[in-house]
Amino acid sequence: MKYGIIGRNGRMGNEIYNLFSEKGHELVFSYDNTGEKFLEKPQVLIDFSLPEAFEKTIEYVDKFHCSLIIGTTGLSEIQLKKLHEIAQNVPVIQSYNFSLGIQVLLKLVKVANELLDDVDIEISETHHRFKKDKPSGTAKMIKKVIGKDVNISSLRLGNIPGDHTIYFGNLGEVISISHRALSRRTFAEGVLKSAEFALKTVAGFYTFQDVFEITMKR
Ligand SMILES: NC(=O)C1=CN([C@@H]2O[C@H](COP(=O)(O)OP(=O)(O)OC[C@H]3O[C@@H](n4cnc5c(N)ncnc54)[C@H](OP(=O)(O)O)[C@@H]3O)[C@@H](O)[C@H]2O)C=CC1
Ligand SMILES: O=C(O)C1=N[C@H](C(=O)O)C[C@H](O)C1
Repeated sequence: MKYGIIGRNGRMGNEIYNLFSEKGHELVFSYDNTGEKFLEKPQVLIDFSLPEAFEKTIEYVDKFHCSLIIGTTGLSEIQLKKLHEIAQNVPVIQSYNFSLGIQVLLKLVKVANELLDDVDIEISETHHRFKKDKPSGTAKMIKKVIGKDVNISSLRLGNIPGDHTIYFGNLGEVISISHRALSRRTFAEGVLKSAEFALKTVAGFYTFQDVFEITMKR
């Protein structure tokens, strides 16, 4: 496929570029703080940058009339609403976590939350020192699944790609459900699955959960 990246030189931009190159896909467009590099119109645009770049991303999706895969965290309600608007014209796949394991974790959390009464629930997330937003988008996603006003603790340590743990504790026992990304490649693999999905689907708003349910689950 011919694809573009917003945030090409970032940690995720690099990881995505490396994986997509290995699979024979062609980077034809990029945009970051150094400006734009245009070779050809992309079929899919991938945004892993910061919310500050969002307006440009929307402009490019309009201009190229291409699919959008967006993993940037910390988006505002207005920005999320805008994604639903453009999804009327093109496929948009948005998620705060593109790893397969987090999809499984969300299901486990839902079960624990439904089965356990009278428990204290805490979410903990740990990320590398360079991460700009706090709490992580994934922690917010987990909180939404729990549907209660749960506390989130955030640690910023060294070079950790992304750890999330949810604790369910009562007076007799504690259950903890954890996910650890061992490298950013796991996110890039989810992005590739999403880009392949985007090429085959119709306009609409999708999450990585939709991609997981439709294409990956046995
Ligand atoms: N959904 C998921 O699965 C995951 C999401 N993320 C999210 O992805 C995003 C990027 O993470 P990461 O790669 O670690 O971050 P980096 O800081 O390494 O990279 C950010 C990239 O965005 C570019 N950028 C920043 N601001 C602007 C702007 N105003 N206009 C244009 N380009 C801009 C930077 O350009 P330049 O290099 O020129 O400064 C850089 O290329 C974050 O929001 C993070 O939370 C991360 C991992 C997984
Ligand atoms: O910034 C990161 O690195 C990550 N961000 C995402 C988030 O905020 O949840 C996903 C992942 O944990 C890595």
